[in-house]
Amino acid sequence: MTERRCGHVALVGRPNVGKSTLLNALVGEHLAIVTHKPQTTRHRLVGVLTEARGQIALVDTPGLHQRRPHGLNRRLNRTAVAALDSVDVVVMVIDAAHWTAEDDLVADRVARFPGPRVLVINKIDLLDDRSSLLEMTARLSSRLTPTAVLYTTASKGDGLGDLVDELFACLPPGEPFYPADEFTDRPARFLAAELVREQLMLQLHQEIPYGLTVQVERYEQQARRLWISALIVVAEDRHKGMVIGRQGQVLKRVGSRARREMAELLGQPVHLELHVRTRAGWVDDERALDELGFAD
Ligand SMILES: Nc1nc2c(ncn2[C@@H]2O[C@H](COP(=O)(O)OP(=O)(O)OP(=O)(O)O)[C@@H](O)[C@H]2O)c(=O)[nH]1
Repeated sequence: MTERRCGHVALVGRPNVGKSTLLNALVGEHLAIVTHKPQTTRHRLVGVLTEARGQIALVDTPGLHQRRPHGLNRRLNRTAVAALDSVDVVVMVIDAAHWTAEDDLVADRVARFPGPRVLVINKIDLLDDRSSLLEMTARLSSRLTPTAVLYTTASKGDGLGDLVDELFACLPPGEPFYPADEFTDRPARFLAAELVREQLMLQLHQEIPYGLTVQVERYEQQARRLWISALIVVAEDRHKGMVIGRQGQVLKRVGSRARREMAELLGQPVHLELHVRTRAGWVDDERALDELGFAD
């Protein structure tokens, strides 16, 4: 039998390039939450892909960004950079249609990574004219010296087979880190909280989603269903009403959609209760950040 290849692969990139979409498509599960809003991902999350030829542990990271340096944003950047210390391979993901100063920031970090570097040019479907890809590929190849450049449309699953082949080729021989039937390192209650946050981000506008976090307070396996109670924490009192909505409409919609997603992911019926509480200024309060699970 040929030797198995196993290891960790970090997906890095500025916010909104499609890292979480890529991770979900590769693993085949809705693990990482995806919205059209930048800075959706806040936590390091591992998605596991196991095949006969080995195991790829994909590490999704918050997008590296240059936004206002409050406590939460500083921690998001630190989490993204720290992920590079403990992986075998780095994949830099970019958006084929938009290059920004934040991509430069990421490229500088990736160029310093000592192991194999892979470049993924995502959102190929957004390009009318693909001739720009040649110039982009040449420029980034000399800057990052990647082992390969792959072109993907993660939202449609295009180009992923070649990416998986390349990742296996880059990984060292070894034994799997995770059991074959495990697809993430995160507990189900973390995934449940994230699914509530995903719906809140999709339903709410402007700045409110960035001041929100969700904690699961009760997670109980009952005979025929899971009983989950989650707390939505807002940073300002005036946001509470917006989260709840007129006659509770927003919260009801968030709850029923999140509940459906949870039932699908966790493979059983779910009873979901949601509560909203204000914790003023938590995004810039180091103690609150610790308590709310934003460890460095
Ligand atoms: N057109 C198109 N849209 C995509 C593609 N991949 C991802 N998207 C969309 O891009 C948006 C951002 O995707 P995410 O996967 O959340 O991006 P991310 O890089 O994880 O973002 P952060 O969490 O902000 O770091 C979502 O609306 C996705 O549906 C793609 O290949 N083509």
